[in-house]
Amino acid sequence: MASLSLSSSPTFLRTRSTISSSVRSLCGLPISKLSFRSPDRSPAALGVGKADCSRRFQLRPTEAFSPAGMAAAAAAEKKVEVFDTEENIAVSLAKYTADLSDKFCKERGSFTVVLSGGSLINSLRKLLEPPYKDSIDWSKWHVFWVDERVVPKNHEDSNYKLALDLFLSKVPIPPGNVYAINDALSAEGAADDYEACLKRLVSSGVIAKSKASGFPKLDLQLLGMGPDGHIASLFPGHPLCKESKKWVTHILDSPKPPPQRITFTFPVINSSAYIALVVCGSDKADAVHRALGSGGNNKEPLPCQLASAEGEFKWFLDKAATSKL
Ligand SMILES: O=C1O[C@H](COP(=O)(O)O)[C@@H](O)[C@H](O)[C@H]1O
Repeated sequence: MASLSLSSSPTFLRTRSTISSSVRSLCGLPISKLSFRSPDRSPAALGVGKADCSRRFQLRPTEAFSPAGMAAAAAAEKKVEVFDTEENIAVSLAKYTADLSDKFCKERGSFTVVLSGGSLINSLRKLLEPPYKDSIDWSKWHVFWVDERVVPKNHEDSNYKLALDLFLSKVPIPPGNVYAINDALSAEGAADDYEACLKRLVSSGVIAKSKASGFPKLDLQLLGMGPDGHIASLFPGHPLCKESKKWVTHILDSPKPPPQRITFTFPVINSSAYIALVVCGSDKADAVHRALGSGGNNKEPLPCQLASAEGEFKWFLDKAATSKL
C-alpha cells in the first residue's frame, strides 16, 4: 500500500475507485504517490482518536479566525476519500460514525453529533440497518444542527423535519437530546437562543470545550456542501464567513432559499473534533475542483475550504464529484 502524509495538503485516499485516467495530479502530486487504502478501515487504522496535531499550522489566537488563518489551518490536516458510488459512501459513513460514537461514549459518556440539512441526511441511512441500529448506544447521542432554516418545524424546508422523517424518528435517541431551534422566534432570536443552549451544555459538560479556541468542541459534525461550495449557511463571499466571536449567527439574505436561517460560525465548526464532509454529484464537481484541485488558483477560498477540525477533517466524495479533478 502506498501511503503519503502531507502537512499542508489533503491526503488522498481511494477505495475501489477508478479515478479517471485523465487525472494526472491531485494537489500537485503525481497520482501514483497518493495514498490508497482499503475501503473498510477501522478507527485505529484511520488514526481516529490519535490525530497528529503536531502537523497542523500553529496560529496565534488573533490569526486563528481570520479568513487567511482559517484557510491555512483548513489546508493543514485533510483526508480525502473517493468512492465509486454514493451507496459506498453511505456504507463507509455509517462505520465511521458508529466507530466515533463508540469512542466518545466510552471516553466522555456522551456523543455530540451535528447534522446538516440537504442530501447528507439520506447518506446516513446505513446507520438504520444491522449491525449499527442495535449496537449504537443511541441513549448517549446529543443531536444538533449546523444550520437551520427559520421555518416551522413541520415545514418542508425544515432541516429538523428532514432529519426527523428520514433518521431521528427511526432510532431511540431521547427526545430531550435532540436540539431543534425555537421556531417561534425571529432568526436573530433563534440564533441567540441556540447559542445559549450550546453554552448551557458546555457548562454542564455534555459538550466539550476546545482548549485551543475556547469554543465548543462538538465530537462529530456531519456536513454537506452546496454546488457553490457553501457549508452550513455560510455562503461564498458572505460577511458571515468572517464572524469570529459569535457561536451561532443568523442570515436574512441566504442566496439559497429560504432566505432566513441560523448557522454555526466558523470558529464553532473549526473547533470540532471530527468533521465528515460528504459531497456527491457532478453538480458539485466545479466546487471540488476549486477546493481540491487547481481550480482555486488566485481565487478567494470557498467556505468548504475555510473549514477544518481539531482532530480529523475528512472529505467523502463520490466519483461524479471528482470528475473535474
Ligand atoms: O441549504 C443547505 O444546503 C447544504 C447543501 O445541501 P445539499 O442538498 O446540496 O447537500 C446543506 O449542507 C445545508 O445544511 C442546508 O441548509
